[in-house]
Amino acid sequence: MDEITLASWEDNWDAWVQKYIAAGTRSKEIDLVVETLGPDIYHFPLFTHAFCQEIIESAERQAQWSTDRHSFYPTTDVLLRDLGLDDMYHKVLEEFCHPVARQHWRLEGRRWLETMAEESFMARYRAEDQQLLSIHQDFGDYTFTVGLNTDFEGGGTWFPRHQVLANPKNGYCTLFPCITHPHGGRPTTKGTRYILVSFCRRRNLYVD
Ligand SMILES: O=C(O)CCC(=O)C(=O)O
Ligand SMILES: [Fe+2]
Repeated sequence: MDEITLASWEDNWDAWVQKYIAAGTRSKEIDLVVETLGPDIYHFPLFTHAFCQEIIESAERQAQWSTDRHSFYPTTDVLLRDLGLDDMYHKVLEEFCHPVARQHWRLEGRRWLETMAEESFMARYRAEDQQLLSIHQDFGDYTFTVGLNTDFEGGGTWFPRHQVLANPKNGYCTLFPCITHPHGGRPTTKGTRYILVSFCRRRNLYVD
């Protein structure tokens, strides 16, 4: 059989999931794996070590890290689209992540089920360049962030209103709503911290 890679998800989805999606989440046992980190802040194991390692390698190999994609609170980042991994990531969000938001917040109807737009990217923090991200609001309905590594010091997603520090483990996906959950990236003081971020919003919300 051909080797399974991040990009080969369309060839054999079941084998791809077995290699890259964490146990429990893989079998869609939402109630078994989702933990509450704080008020409306949830996290669950999403990716295996292989996924985390391979996507970091892919970004470092191919990426042109940009520092000016957002005019306010820019991260040092690369769009998954520019890594050729946007469709794969959309499928992962649809299968394993949006269902968690839909279940916990009872999101029903066409707007929530059919019109979600996502902006997914990898962000990188290093003591010697972008070290932190100031407190801000994300532009969306809700956000998923995934910590990809743990070999750094400092870091984490800090929610000052709730006094919660998220993304302590790698491969874990954190979910939070946007308007009520201002947050920032705590300083990475040693090593490099990588995370995946997906801003999720209903498309054309105020258009019929
Ligand atoms: O560094 C983090 O954990 C947070 C990143 C973030 O808030 C963002 O990219 O909007
Ligand atoms: Fe953010």
